[in-house]
Amino acid sequence: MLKGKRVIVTGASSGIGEQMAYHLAKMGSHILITARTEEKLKKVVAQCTHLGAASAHYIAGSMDNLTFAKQVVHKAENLFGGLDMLILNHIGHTYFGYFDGNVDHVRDLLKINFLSYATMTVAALPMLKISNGNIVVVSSVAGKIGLPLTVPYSTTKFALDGFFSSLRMEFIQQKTNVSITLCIISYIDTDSALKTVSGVIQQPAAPKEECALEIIKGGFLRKREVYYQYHATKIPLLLRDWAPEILQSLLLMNYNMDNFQRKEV
Ligand SMILES: NC(=O)C1=CN([C@@H]2O[C@H](COP(=O)(O)OP(=O)(O)OC[C@H]3O[C@@H](n4cnc5c(N)ncnc54)[C@H](OP(=O)(O)O)[C@@H]3O)[C@@H](O)[C@H]2O)C=CC1
Ligand SMILES: C[C@H](CCC(=O)NCC(=O)O)[C@H]1CC[C@H]2[C@@H]3C(=O)C[C@@H]4C[C@H](O)CC[C@]4(C)[C@H]3CC[C@]12C
Repeated sequence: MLKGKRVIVTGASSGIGEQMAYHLAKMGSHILITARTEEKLKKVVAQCTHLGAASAHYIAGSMDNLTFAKQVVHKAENLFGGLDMLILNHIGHTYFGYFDGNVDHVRDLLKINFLSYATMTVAALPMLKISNGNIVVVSSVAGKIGLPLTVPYSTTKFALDGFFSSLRMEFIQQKTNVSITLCIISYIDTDSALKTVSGVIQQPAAPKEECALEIIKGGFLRKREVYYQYHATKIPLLLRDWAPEILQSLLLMNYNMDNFQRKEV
């Protein structure tokens, strides 16, 4: 479905982003991936080429630098002459633990997890308007429902909902034919998530390969929101506004605090 399409995937050196790059490669897309670790990006690009990407490139850098965020989009413009899909997926390092009062960390994480998303969107919009393209934003259940142990992270994911849901409405009013897909994702079996929460979170982790494909499909089909896995995201969301106390109790039962130790993610 994305043969020949020109796609940027951020946070693609590992986890869900890496799997999205492989799916896109198998579909025959032109891919530009980014993250900080050049060695990992080189390996992902080599694998994408092997899997059949129309072309595969990388640019290494950190999204705490908003100039770099713009450079990624300009690199895609230079390489491909346009852009069809912008997949915003990276997250900066944080901790899985009780809020420690460090508001500076919240601000720094907002820059990586939110402001760089807004910056890349603004830079890519002229190209996406020409291609009637797609913006895909990877969020979390923690970006729709307040969960314990992820205060800074959750803050940044809620900000994405505010920005992109509002922008989507403006696109409709302005007849801007660029879709915005917000992806509400539950617990996925990426190395970083398993290392961080296993033992504490009771529910099983869903497969990253399938998650990655659902995100791409949702973006291509111009869905407003993607829910993966459906039962672990949509049902809590239905309860959120109608039975918040029941939801709260159900969610807290999911946490085994006997095994809890603060971890850096
Ligand atoms: N796994 C899960 O359970 C869930 C994940 N999600 C969402 O899915 C997305 C992917 O998560 P997941 O695959 O688990 O995460 P990973 O930790 O596997 O991947 C994160 C990616 O972001 C990159 N990254 C980290 N810091 C920076 C930075 N400062 N600048 C640029 N890139 C950076 C990493 O590469 P490098 O270190 O080389 O920079 C890596 O490529 C995220 O948006 C997350 O919120 C949502 C719900 C659940
Ligand atoms: C355990 C959370 C989901 C709880 C839930 O709503 N269950 C519904 C049900 O059982 O019906 C996980 C949802 C989101 C996860 C977090 C996340 O968004 C990614 C983080 C990034 C990093 O890779 C480490 C792990 C995360 C903090 C991760 C932890 C588990 C969730 C909170």
